[in-house]
Amino acid sequence: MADTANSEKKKKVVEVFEKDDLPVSLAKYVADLSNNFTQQKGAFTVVLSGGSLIHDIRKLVEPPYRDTLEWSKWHVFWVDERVVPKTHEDSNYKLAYDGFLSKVPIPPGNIYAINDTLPAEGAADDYEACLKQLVKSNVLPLSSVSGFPKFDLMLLGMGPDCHVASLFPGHPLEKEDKKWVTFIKDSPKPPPERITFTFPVINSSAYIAMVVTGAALADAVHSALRDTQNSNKLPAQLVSAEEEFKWFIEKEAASKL
Ligand SMILES: O=C1O[C@H](COP(=O)(O)O)[C@@H](O)[C@H](O)[C@H]1O
Repeated sequence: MADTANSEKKKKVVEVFEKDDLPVSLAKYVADLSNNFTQQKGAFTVVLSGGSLIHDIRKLVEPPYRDTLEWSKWHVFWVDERVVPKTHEDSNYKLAYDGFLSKVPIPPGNIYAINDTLPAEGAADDYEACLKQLVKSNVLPLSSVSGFPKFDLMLLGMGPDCHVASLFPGHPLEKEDKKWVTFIKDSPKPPPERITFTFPVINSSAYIAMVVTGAALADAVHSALRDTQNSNKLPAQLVSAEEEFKWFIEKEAASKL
């Protein structure tokens, strides 16, 4: 079921998939963008989330994509990270490395993990400085619309409270509009200390895939997509993209739409 949203929000697409079809379609979506961007500009900047997302992109490490994508042109970032060592079970880097990055030939120098020797504030500043350096070296353009860095693709997940990245409902970080990367020390979901991209950076992406699986997220999907009149927007409702914002929703998670 594809529901290309109407005039005002042309760039938002909601699609519901059978359980086994979602990872197949998601891998094709990522692969097509990878091919387009690497042909156009010789690079593909991709931002990963933690959580269930890494399992959802599992088809990318299988044939045909494993052997055909231009992995050497990929540059990989994290939309958020927990302030723990990279070897820790809570690390989004570890999750991505074990399930994805260790299985495809992306040059290690193109994988931008957070500095796990720094406390939260320092790690956020350090990651922002890393992005600024990549802007200077022309790996990362700035959006002509917002002036914030413009990634080619962000792969996002959503929590049961509709949080995205480490931007939680009602938390003041939702309103951060100057920093590129910020930190939280009181995350309602453990672990409490994290760094996260801010909404202006997320919303400057060319493409965003929001991937939601599992019956446990049915209420959250309903809130994010149907409770739209409330003036206090939920984090997932604050997401937009410059080219296309596409929801990949598993049928079970879409049961209350
Ligand atoms: O804590 C986090 O949660 C969100 C959502 O995770 P999910 O398991 O419900 O998909 C995730 O996108 C984020 O990167 C992570 O740090």
